[in-house]
Amino acid sequence: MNRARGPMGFSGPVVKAKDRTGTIKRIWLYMEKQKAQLVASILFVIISTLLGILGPYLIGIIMDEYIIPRDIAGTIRLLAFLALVYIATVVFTWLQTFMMVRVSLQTIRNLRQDLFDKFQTLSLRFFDSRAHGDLMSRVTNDIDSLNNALSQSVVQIFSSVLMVVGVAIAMFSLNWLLAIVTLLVIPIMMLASKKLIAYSSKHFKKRQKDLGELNGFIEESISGNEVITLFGKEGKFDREFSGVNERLRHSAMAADTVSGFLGPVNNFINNLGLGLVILVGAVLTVKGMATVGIIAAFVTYSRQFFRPINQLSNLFNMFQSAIAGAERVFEVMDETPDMVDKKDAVVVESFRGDVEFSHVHFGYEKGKPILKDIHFAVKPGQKVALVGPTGSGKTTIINLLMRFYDVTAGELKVDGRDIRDYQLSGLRKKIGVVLQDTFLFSGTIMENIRYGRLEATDEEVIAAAKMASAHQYIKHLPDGYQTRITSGGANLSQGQRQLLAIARAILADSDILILDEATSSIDTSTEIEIQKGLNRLTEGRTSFVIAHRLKTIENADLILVIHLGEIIESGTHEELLQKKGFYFEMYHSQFAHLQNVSAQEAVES
Ligand SMILES: Nc1ncnc2c1ncn2[C@@H]1O[C@H](COP(=O)(O)OP(=O)(O)OP(=O)(O)O)[C@@H](O)[C@H]1O
Repeated sequence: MNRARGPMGFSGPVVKAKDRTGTIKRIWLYMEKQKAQLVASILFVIISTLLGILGPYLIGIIMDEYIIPRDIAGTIRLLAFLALVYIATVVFTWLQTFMMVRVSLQTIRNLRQDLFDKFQTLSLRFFDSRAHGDLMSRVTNDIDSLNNALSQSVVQIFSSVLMVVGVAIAMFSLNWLLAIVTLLVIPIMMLASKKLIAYSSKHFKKRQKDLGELNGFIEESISGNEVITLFGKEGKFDREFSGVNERLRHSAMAADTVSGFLGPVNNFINNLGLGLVILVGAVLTVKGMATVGIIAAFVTYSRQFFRPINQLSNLFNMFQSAIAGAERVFEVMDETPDMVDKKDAVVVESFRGDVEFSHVHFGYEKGKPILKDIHFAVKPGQKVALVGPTGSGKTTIINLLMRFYDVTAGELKVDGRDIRDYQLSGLRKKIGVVLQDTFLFSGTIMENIRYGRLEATDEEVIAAAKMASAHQYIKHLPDGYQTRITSGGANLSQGQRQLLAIARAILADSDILILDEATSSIDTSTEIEIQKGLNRLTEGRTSFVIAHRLKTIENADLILVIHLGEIIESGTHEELLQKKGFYFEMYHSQFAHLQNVSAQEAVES
């Protein structure tokens, strides 16, 4: 049993590795779908192999029966026929390759699609525990190496076996003694290959693993580029990268050195075999037990015989690395999504907007509770504000409501039902989110707003932008709604991005809304616009606001003060001020800060 390691030593769930046969069987399940093309390809392989065997046979006949008796016309006739045979071999070999590349590319397309679909079903918990570059490497490198193996190896392995059997039959029918001499070399060759393959396999695994790590590192340093530059950590990153890079060089070198050794060793044995055949052939001819034609045929046959055997070991080598890759792909495919719809999951039409957290406990990791006994209820249309120091658990509460994670204990109900009873996709569709740093996809502004509801018309998109107060600035962009967004929205300001997110949410027309208020300072006029947009958006809908500036939530129906994962105070703004507790302190410290800022501004002006 060939047990694969956990992915790069990351602390994800340890997945049982597939054994080699199991992995091959699963690849076969994918290839099976292209049965007709596979059969055609096999047919072409058989034809081209048979033609390949016929060639040397003809050479022997031409020698013994036409060249030696000096039958020139007959020689020319047969040589022309031989040429035809070789041309046909080329055509059928090409056909077989063409067919197999088609089968392979289709197989790989399906596999890649399944893997990507799988990614969509996996929860944030899964992605939390894996380096993204490692996952990307599974969709790209691992699948690529499988593609190489399938498009080349499968047919070649088949044709090699066929060639070996066919040539053996031809050799025995020509001269059994010479055939036995030729075959004697095989065991030595097999043994050498087997040893080298066993040795190379572990190097290939290591190379694949190091490549995944390198990708993970590159991914992280590109997405974290801003922070790296900001803290002047280029040098540190560079040093770490050169370590990872060097490890990959080392393991790739080891893998390639070992695999590069296979060819020359086999060639050497091959030539040794050839010399032996010629030597024995010459002795037999002198004794009248063979002919020159037979030796000529055998020289070609022995090459044709050894080449596939040589190839077989190389092909298996390639397979080693492909299977190691495929194993890593299937490993992801076998992840059981920890969030699956129940069999009788309730289809969500719309929500009234009743939300109830009933003694909810939650932790991202076992034994590390984050939320403790969260208990509150919200009526339809109410606005709830979550406030509290950083890291207190506000976002975590929202993550549970979006069902990115499931509660550890307690219950979370929407419209009186446990949210685990609803169809996940429907649930998320009916909950809209406006984050302070919205992810924008590459595409136009129009497309990005339409992401809220794909079937919306241009007019509806523009109407939503108007409601969100985004229309004003979009209108003034050089290409208006057709302005392209570059790298996640870098060409827009944070305020502009948030206005787009509001427009998107208006278009989505969700029943429950989650708003993550911007922390960074946005100019006053944009902020007023955002506030206007948000007010229109939240009208009549249950909404949750993660608030950083308490000024903006004075009108909330319920304010929850979260501290260290617990609700320590709750009520309206007035009620909480009267309590003179945590909220009161927070409010006054922010208020004092604001007064200081405005006093300073007054002095400066
Ligand atoms: N994916 C995660 N895996 C493990 N721990 C996490 C994860 N996300 C958050 N935490 C931890 O959970 C705790 C609460 O985090 P949370 O993001 O809910 O805080 P928050 O109140 O929203 O903070 P902020 O105001 O800074 O956004 C923190 O201690 C944080 O370290």
